[in-house]
Amino acid sequence: MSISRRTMFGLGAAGAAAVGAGAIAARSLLEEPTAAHAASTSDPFPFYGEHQAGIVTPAQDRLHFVAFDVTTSRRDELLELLQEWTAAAARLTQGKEAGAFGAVGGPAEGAPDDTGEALGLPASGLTLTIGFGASLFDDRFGLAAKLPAALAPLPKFPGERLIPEISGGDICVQACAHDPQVAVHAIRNLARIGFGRVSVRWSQLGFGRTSSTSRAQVTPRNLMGFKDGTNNMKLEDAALVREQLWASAADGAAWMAGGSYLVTRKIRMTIETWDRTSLREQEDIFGRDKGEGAPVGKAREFDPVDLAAMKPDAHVRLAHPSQHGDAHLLRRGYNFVDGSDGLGRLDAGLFFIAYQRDPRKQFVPVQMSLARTDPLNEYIKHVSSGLFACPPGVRDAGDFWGRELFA
Ligand SMILES: C=CC1=C(C)c2cc3[nH]c(cc4nc(cc5[nH]c(cc1n2)c(C)c5CCC(=O)O)C(CCC(=O)O)=C4C)c(C)c3C=C
Ligand SMILES: [Fe+2]
Repeated sequence: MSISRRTMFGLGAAGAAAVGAGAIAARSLLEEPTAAHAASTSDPFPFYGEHQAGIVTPAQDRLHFVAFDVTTSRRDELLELLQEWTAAAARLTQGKEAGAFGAVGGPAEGAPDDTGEALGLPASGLTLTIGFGASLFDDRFGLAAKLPAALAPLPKFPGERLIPEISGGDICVQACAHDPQVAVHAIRNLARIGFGRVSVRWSQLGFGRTSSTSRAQVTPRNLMGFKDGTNNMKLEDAALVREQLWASAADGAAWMAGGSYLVTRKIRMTIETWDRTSLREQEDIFGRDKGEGAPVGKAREFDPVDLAAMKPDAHVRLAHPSQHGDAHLLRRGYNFVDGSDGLGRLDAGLFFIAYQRDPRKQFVPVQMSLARTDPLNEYIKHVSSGLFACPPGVRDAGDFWGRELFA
């Protein structure tokens, strides 16, 4: 029997309690579907696997991203938290409640082990992806010797205006889902479980994926109105994914084999200025046309780019792998609108997310080139930055997030 939040709710509180925590806990979570593509936007993606879900997984439509500071300095408490989080994540991603009792199945005298706002909602393609920031490798937890060289601090890029309070963090969790309530519920419950051991440093909501990570997906549009993600690394690019996405033991940090490095950048857009810019200038800036998304001089979106045909400083030309020793990124960003700024402007932009094998060879050179010469800079400002080592996947119910790091 498979009990989702939906069917669990259907049983009612008494029925749920009757099924019992023990029975639910004993049931193997491996019974869940294992297809790489969920059949519908309600379905779950598998939690267990060689790599974490939420990286090559076809990008879902909604994001809740959170960065935590660890507030305990006890290694055993951190380890325990990672185990508790993994168990909750295995349940949540399969459309179950965070704990075995759930929002209404436990004793009335205690706080419920699920907050309840996702009762009745399906898994909605939820993925939860964890990453560890360089600050976790300081002297608190005895991890200094395990700091991967690829977690070296990003250089200062020209023009960036980073706000420390919404940058960095010891641990991040990326929640992606097709339903925002499901993504928010997952992060909220992880924060609840972490009480007394972690505190939320910053978080970001996103809507409208700005990349495709599978050829089966239609290319979405960013808030500047352009198709975004056309030339992204896609899960079908097996050789590229192997070479440029997943870290290997030979890279230096053995515990990261099968993992990937995550760069986040909150990029504010002055969209009111952009909206008064001519169509020709907008298209020149990106090097693609706005309607079809075709590269300059070509007719169709997926026609190969002709770099010589576009302006020397076109965004696509500056960022193209051929300009950076064939460096690719797996982009997975989201639009954001955080209300308005009190000056009559929307506080809007792109929450840029990119996974890669080594940011020093991939994100850094690309961003340095963009920061120096991209005319898009007139309309954007980087205000937050994060760099995290995302460990390999959780293999089975006996495994947990970060086991290799603490081994
Ligand atoms: C450092 C990496 C990048 C940042 C930061 C970045 C910001 C950014 N990009 C857009 C919109 C588009 N980007 C497009 C292509 C593209 N962008 C990057 C890298 C960064 N972009 C790469 C590697 C590429 C692919 C280049 C190629 O191989 O052709 C496009 C075109 C469509 C596409 O291929 O995705 C758009 C549009 C915005 C709005 C933005 C900051 C706000
Ligand atoms: Fe870009």
